[in-house]
Amino acid sequence: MSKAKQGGNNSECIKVAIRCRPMSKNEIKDQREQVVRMDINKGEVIIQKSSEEIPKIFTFDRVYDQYAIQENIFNEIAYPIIENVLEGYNGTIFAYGQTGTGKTHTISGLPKDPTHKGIMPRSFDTVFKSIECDTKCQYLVRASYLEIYNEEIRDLLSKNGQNKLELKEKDGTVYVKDLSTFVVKSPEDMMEVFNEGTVNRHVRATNMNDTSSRSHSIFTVTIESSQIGPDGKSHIKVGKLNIVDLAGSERLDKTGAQGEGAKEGIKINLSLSTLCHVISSLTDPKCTFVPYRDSKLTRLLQDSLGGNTKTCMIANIGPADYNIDETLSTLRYASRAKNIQNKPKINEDPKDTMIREFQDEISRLKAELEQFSGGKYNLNGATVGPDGQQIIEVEKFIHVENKERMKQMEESLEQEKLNIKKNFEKERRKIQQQVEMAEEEKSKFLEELKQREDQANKEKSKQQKLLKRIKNMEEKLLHGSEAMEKAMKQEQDLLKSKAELEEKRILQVRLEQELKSKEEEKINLEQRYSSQQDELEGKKKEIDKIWKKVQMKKNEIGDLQDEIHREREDLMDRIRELTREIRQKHLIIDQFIPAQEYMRIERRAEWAEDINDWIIPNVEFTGNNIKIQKAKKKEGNNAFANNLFENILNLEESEDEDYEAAATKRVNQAINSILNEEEEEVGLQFVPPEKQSVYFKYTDDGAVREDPEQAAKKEKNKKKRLQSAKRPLTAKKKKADMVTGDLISMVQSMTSSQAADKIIRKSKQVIYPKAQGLVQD
Ligand SMILES: Nc1ncnc2c1ncn2[C@@H]1O[C@H](COP(=O)(O)OP(=O)(O)OP(=O)(O)O)[C@@H](O)[C@H]1O
Repeated sequence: MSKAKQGGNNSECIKVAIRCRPMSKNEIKDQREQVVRMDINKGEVIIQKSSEEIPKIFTFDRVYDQYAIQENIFNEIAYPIIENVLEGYNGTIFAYGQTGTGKTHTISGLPKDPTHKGIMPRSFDTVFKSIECDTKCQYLVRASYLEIYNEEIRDLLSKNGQNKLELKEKDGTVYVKDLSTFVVKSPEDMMEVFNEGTVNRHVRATNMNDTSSRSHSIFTVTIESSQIGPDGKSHIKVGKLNIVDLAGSERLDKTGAQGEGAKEGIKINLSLSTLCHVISSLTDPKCTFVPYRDSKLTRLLQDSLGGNTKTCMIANIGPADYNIDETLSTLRYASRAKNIQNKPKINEDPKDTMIREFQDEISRLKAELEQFSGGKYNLNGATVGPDGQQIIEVEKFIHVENKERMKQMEESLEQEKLNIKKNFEKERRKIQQQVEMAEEEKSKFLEELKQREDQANKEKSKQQKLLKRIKNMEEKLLHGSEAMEKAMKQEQDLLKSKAELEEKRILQVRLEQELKSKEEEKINLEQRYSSQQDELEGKKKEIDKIWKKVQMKKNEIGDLQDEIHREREDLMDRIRELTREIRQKHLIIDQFIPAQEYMRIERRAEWAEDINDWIIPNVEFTGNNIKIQKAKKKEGNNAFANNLFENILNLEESEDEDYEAAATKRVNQAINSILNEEEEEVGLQFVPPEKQSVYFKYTDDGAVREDPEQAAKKEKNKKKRLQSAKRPLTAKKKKADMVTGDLISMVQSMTSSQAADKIIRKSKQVIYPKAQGLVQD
């Protein structure tokens, strides 16, 4: 992938702000030193361990110390981006930093507390307030919420949140297939969506944070707006706001994470290090490749980093000395991120917008309603001029007029329904009163009358339903009201001018400081030394200055070396983990997959770029799958799966046998017997089963005998087992998990996908609990 081009007219740098949280209770209790200082006016973060040490200074667009309030952070950082999103730009706000430094506090805060609510709830309020004061446009707002947990994308708003979703690419844009989105009409709606998703997010207590986010979350608000242009046509703009709360980078020794927690930590660090590589590549002029594809997070943030989005990064840090390495690392990456150039652009009249679909559907429903009522109900807002031409009215009038007209129509339809009832009642009575009419004829007329009445009622109900649908859809399309417009406009202008004023003030302070230091330099240069002694003093001062710089650079080099060392350690951990995984997979392949089948699978496997994984194309049409399916149809057979599992269910742990060997033996026997049955029945061509087992061998006379090597191994295992009289339950559980896990992989690779699904389902319902049960016993 080529690197985003830098420079150009409409390109702009990512805005970077730093926020340092206050000392935590534990840090105060442990009497930790505060090593972070901030100069808010200069936008500087100063890190100094002791007064003897040369301070490390970093400069950013904005810096916020422990006293910063949520409202100011929102107004200065997030508000400008939301304004842009309403104009049709894409915007991203993301929080980055070490675990426990306040990312979630900054992004969500305490949503119900007016002082402590974070960027997210404030953004919801602002979006709808802005819409309320815009009478020119019609808006449709929707929200989605996902998390990336252990490198898998999960929909936080879906009932099947456990389902992994896939990343896809269309017209150069990366999106998540099948992600749920909800149309929302108010900040309360949006908050409900957010709360629902947050409950589903992975959170865990660690030594560093009681509520540590174990996943990266992305909340996306899509705002589609439609406005009638001077050409009389409606023009659509689509802005997308991504609010990203990243999981924090962590050192496993500090978080004390173990088991699942440690695994999560490794994955979190891995995707964050890919994010850092992307940042480094984008800001290194020599680098021509950006590794977006190395993690799901960077693929999803591709447009926000070096793409067409207005992006703001908030880097969170802690103030205490024992986190200094992590703080410096965060500051370094944040400092690099300042140089990433994006090229934001307004998304005008894109294809496939939901607002266009809504508008078209409403028009269609209205036309249908009109047809029904024979032109009596015209809701399209179009009136016929004297020359017979249609005059299109401005949208806001249509809306107001429509609302009133809809209300009238609802009332009139209700009235008409009552009238129908009355009229038919009258007719019915008339028929019944006719004495000269025969009973048979009367009931025929009454039946006809009933049918007519039903028909008329049906039509009215259909019209009412259509009206209800139109009303429902129109309610989702949001408009501003003129009464709100003025008041809101003033409030917005005030906020804007406040933000601009603050920006100008900071700029002025920075320029003044720059000027001062330039003047000092100039004076120094112009200084005429009156004597040799003065010259000596001057030169000494200069040397001191240069020496300080040299020391700073030296320190910097030392820090960088430490960081590289840490990164290398992390990578080594990752390599070790991958090696373990690969070895386990090889073990399964060697033991359960016949060599020929393995080669065949390898030949057929293709790398799928879009899902970043290997696939077997058209696996459902492979020879054996079709044969198996045919055989199953013939037998209506669950027997294949059942038989296999009944055999495996008989697994029992005996005291004098190696558990794993016994399990594997039973699995192999079960599989072999089933495969042999299948082979006879449908002529399957499997490689002889001796290749599938390391414990058993086929002898010349065709009998299955135990392999002497394996018998010796078994004996050794038995001794080991006797030595450790009581094996810990967890070890047994792991083995049970392994056997069921291996079985699933094996079955998947040997049978049709439907058969595999069935077997896996069965394994989850029956075998797994049984295996766990064995362990508990
Ligand atoms: N600026 C702040 N003012 C007051 N309390 C804060 C601030 N920042 C963070 N905290 C508190 O510190 C704790 C950790 O914060 P938070 O959960 O937001 O960290 P995080 O960076 O999201 O951590 P993780 O990466 O583990 O999810 C919380 O109890 C939070 O309330």
